[in-house]
Amino acid sequence: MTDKTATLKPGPDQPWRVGSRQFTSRLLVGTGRYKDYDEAASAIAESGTEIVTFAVRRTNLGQDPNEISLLDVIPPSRYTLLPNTAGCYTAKDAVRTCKLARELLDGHNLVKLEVLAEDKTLYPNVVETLKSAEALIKDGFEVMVYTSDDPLIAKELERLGCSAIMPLGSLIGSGNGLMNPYNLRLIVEHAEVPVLVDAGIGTASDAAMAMELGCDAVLMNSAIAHAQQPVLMARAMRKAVEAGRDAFLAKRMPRRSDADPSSPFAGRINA
Ligand SMILES: CC(=O)[C@@H](O)[C@H](O)COP(=O)(O)O
Repeated sequence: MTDKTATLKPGPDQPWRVGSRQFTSRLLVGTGRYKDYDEAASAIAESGTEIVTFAVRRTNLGQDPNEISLLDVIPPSRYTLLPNTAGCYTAKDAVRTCKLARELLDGHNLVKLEVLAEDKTLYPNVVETLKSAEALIKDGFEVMVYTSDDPLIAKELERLGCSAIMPLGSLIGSGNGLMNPYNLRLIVEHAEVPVLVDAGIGTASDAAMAMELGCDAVLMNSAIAHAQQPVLMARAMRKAVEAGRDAFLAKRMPRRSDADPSSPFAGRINA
């Protein structure tokens, strides 16, 4: 006898792609702000991530033999490294930083471009971001780009050839969640490359909401590193991203303004 319920069981989610690479986990994490490298390594492992980002300018990749190298903590054999340009305020600096990463990592060409406007908000400088994205793509980089939640800028970055668009949920390190879900949805609806919420995630429900909006993945650092129990929060984030993705694929019920009894009345026995 065939198991008829088998066809009703949800299959595994499809892998998603960034440029030439393919991934299963839809959670990307950073390495900053942890108590120490041990805590970072445990949280990162618990998150189930496949992609780990780090600030090239603040990380030892083996240049200083007296310090621990990130590569010993986050081995490239296990994780896809995503060098980022945190701390860069001009296109020139960002391009130079990506080239340095490529040199230190034996030709690795996947980068997270982040060109900031000023210190108080760490808001992206979109003019310098557009300029550096164009230069990096011409030079053979696959660029995942941190940007504002402006749908037109997102489309322009895609037109330039960025491999993934990463609008902010809210300010970096703020933990304020998704400040403009309507814009995020517009960006997702019009994009033909992956869209990831990057920055501002505060807790698991923020990550789930980003996935329910249809984002392909979420990138976060502070929400895990600044939690009282980072390893436990990393696990919560893994589950939230998976739950949000499943809910997006399952397609939520329509909202109604009136009530609708959840148990049908048909066949009710009147007393
Ligand atoms: C690690 C990294 O790339 C950050 O610049 C990123 O934007 C994450 O922001 P949160 O720390 O707010 O998650």
